[in-house]
Amino acid sequence: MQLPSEFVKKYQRLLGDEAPAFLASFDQPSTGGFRVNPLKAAPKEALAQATGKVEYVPTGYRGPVVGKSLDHASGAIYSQEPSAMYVGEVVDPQPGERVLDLCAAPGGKTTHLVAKMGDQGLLVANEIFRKRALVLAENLERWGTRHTIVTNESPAELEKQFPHFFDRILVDAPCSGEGMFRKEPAGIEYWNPDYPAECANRQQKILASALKMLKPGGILVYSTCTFAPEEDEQNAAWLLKTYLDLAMVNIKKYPGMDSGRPEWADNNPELAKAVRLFPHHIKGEGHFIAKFKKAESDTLAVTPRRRQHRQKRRRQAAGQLSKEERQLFSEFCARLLPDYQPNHLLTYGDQLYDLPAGISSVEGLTVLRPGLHLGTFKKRRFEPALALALTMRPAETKWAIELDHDQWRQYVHGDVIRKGEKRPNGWYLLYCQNLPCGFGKLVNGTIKNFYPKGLRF
Ligand SMILES: C[S@@+](CC[C@H](N)C(=O)[O-])C[C@H]1O[C@@H](n2cnc3c(N)ncnc32)[C@H](O)[C@@H]1O
Repeated sequence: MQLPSEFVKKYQRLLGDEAPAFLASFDQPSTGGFRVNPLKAAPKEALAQATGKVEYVPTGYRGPVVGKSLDHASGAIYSQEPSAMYVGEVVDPQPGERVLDLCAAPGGKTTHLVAKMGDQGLLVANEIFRKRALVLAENLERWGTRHTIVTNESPAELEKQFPHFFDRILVDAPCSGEGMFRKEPAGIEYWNPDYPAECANRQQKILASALKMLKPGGILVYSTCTFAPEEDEQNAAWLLKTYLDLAMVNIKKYPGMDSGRPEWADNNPELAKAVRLFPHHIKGEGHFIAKFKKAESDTLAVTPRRRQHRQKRRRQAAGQLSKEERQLFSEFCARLLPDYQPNHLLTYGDQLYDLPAGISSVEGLTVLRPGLHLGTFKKRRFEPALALALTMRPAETKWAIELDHDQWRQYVHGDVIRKGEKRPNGWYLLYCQNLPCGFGKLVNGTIKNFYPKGLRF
């Protein structure tokens, strides 16, 4: 791989004897992998093709991912390279906590956090760029989560809404991406000797916003996919110097993982508590992770603040359900989901959502997914959403129909399925190999297809 000569010189200077092995690693193939979704049935096909386990991630495997497969389309796996998987393990969110993933798209780390939280508590997944936020929302829908909201805000806007609110915050920062050069060589074109310092500056602004949203006693994890000390150790050192209520938390180093390098910043020995993943030491791409704890204090408010002023951008207001809508949704639940306990039902136009517990309103935020999308109200009927189906377990409802693999292919292709089912007409959860696939409407033995047109393949 052709690396910029300034880049080569910089790492020869920083790494000394290790530099040849480091530089040679750029000519090795990148490492693929996937995480298994513990909230769903086991992905048989993906596991059959796995080439090994990722030693430091209980749900992590090495091996290929087929995009248009049942396992991928039903959210039973998420494609992620092994080093990136360690970030979610270090964040270690607990069920019931309030967690923010501030730079979340496309959602690799967010799906990991959902899984570790057992989809309990509140997870806010934010992405500043709308197009990327849409991809994030789609990936989360496939993963199947009831307790996540997706926002499309800048960190500076978000901080106004959530002062001292979150138990844990992940800042998986936009960075110079040096650790991804061999996976995405196009990234090399952006690199110049000043680029890491520019990124570091932007990261400081994001981190400053994150800290305003972190509760006393809360955990901040800062991660990058670059080797650049300006962004990695030097920003960790900047955090320690600027925020005296922050302390570094030691991150466990598995074989092949390196400690942070104090000598690449201000020689503060605490920086060794961070972890570096170098591709010449570990089977994965380049990553840096640092973990901080904010000092305890009981003087700060921990409820989200409502906006005082009108928003400049137009945002659709959430509404309450009409009597008829409430009735339609109750009828749907009574049949298909008798145990479903909605937390806070909201409508956006004709769309119905369930806002997770832990947040009373999303007023004032640009929200792409205000919780679980339950469905759409049409003329005197309720049409359930794919997102709801993808959170369900087939055993959760007696109104479920099993598809074989060929029928699943017909379903994701958008075809009607003629199964000759003798059961009563109405909505059914469709599943294949115990994985939820979507909803279908049985009409006289034929299953009408409601798989969204934009997702068919
Ligand atoms: C490293 S990527 C996040 C990857 C993601 N966490 C995952 O695991 O899939 C960094 C993200 O930060 C976003 N970003 C870029 N500039 C930003 C800014 N000024 N503030 C916040 N986020 C920003 C990018 O759009 C990008 O999605």
